[in-house]
Amino acid sequence: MLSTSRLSTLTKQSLMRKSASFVKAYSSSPDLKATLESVIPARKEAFLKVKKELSDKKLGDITVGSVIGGMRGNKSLYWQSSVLDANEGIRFHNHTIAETQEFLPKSKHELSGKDAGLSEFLPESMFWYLLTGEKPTQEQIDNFSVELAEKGDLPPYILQILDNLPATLHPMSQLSIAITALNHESTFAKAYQRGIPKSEYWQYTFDDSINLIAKLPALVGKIYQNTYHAGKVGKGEFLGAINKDRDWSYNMASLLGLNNSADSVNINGMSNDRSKDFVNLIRLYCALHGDHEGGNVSAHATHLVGSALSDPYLSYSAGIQGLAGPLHGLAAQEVVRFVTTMYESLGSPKATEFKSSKIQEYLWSILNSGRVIPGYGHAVLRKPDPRFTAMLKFGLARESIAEDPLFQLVHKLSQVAPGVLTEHGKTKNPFPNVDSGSGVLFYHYGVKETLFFTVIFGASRALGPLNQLVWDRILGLPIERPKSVDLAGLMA
Ligand SMILES: CC(=O)SCCNC(=O)CCNC(=O)[C@H](O)C(C)(C)COP(=O)(O)OP(=O)(O)OC[C@H]1O[C@@H](n2cnc3c(N)ncnc32)[C@H](O)[C@@H]1OP(=O)(O)O
Ligand SMILES: O=C([O-])CC(=O)C(=O)O
Repeated sequence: MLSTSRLSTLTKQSLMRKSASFVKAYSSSPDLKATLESVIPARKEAFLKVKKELSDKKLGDITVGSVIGGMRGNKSLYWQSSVLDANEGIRFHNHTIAETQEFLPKSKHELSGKDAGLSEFLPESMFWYLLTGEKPTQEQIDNFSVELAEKGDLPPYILQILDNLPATLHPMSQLSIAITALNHESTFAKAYQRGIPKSEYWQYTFDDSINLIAKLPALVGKIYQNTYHAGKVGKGEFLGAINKDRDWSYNMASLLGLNNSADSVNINGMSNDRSKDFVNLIRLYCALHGDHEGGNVSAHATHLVGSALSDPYLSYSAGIQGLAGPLHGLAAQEVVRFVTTMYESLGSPKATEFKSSKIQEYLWSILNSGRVIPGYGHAVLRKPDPRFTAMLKFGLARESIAEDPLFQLVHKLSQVAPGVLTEHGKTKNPFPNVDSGSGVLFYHYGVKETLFFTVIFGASRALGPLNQLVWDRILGLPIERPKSVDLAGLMA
């Protein structure tokens, strides 16, 4: 049960934080915009050289098969921050997941002591790195986390819009509506109307992108509260407050009401250790899911809409709408529904009693009914997704998760399903993708509302597409307009 005194203390703290002027840890190290500015000349020069000298070179042939087959294999998009290798998985500026986990800054609150070992790298570190290609210092990230927290509050009209949506509206639709409406804040849209030179576009695109990323924890928290916990706190209120001395993921956990601290209602009564682990799950999940080169639906949609000079809010809300499809980000929700239903249908056994033959039988029943196995297959990858492996490792490193039967079923499934899918013979990649293991981890920490999982994916995915959108404007990339072909054209 929530104590009223806890709630009123939280509300007071929230108000206090809003009115107090937070003392920034000022430093001599350049901030993100200055760092970006310093790397622009060299990268722009290299880009212009490629444009001038290599524009006529061929990168491959476009086949009829790819025109009618989802453009598979066409190298036709420019994306700077990450490249996906079919066998190895994603690399961020040529570094693997494990490498970035190692060198990107973590929370300043968990650099030493017993929490240090399990502390994960921060999504804001990943964004800095994606955007600049430079490894930020701890001090730069500490300051950047403060900047995001300071810009994190939602304007009253967004609260009003969200409060007026039916709680039955899918959380992803709520997120895309809120992000679209935030375009009311767009400095880019206003500057464009005023009339600015093209060389200045990126500055406003950058400012809007930072502002949008900063507001995502509050959007995620507000949608969670309105949709599932409306009775817990009053209309217009939150399940937690933004703490300006804490990182983006910590604040997201607080605003979800899932943090054992004075900053949050702690709706599930999590212990201190469990709550710290949950914050680390958000950090890992969001840093890992941020960027997956340019061709995935959410990244490509953001890039496409942005190419018409739609502002970052409009562009990313298009990305969110693509992420909400079951073949893309919504698979995170579908996997949990799938795994929980399978678990029940197997008779809710203990993990030691899982029988491969029963799991195989279940998988065949899905395949034979013409459905896909969610969380398996990929348009580019041909090996198990290293992001899935990293999430699995997170779970296996924590006793309470490692012993959770649903988590164990996900683990077991990753060993059994590839054989079944191979025998089925359709999918080009029978291995688990990123969505295979993430939802069940959130489920473990008490986020059991399956329709909600992709909203957290939506907060994370902002990092890659928005970083590229800033570069699209720096480099002056044109409106995207491929040529389409009709059947007669294909036959000819
Ligand atoms: C964050 C992400 O977006 S990760 C992906 C999340 N999506 C999922 O997990 C949903 C399940 N997976 C899929 O539907 C697919 O594997 C996709 C959408 C990810 C990739 O699609 P494609 O590139 O078209 O895959 P592929 O070329 O292997 O498809 C060939 C056939 O195998 C089928 N297939 C692919 N994956 C699966 C699967 N998991 N279960 C059953 N059948 C599958 C396809 O539906 C297709 O059938 P069809 O010929 O009857 O149309
Ligand atoms: O790359 C893709 O097409 C899908 C994917 O895994 C992602 O967007 O994270």
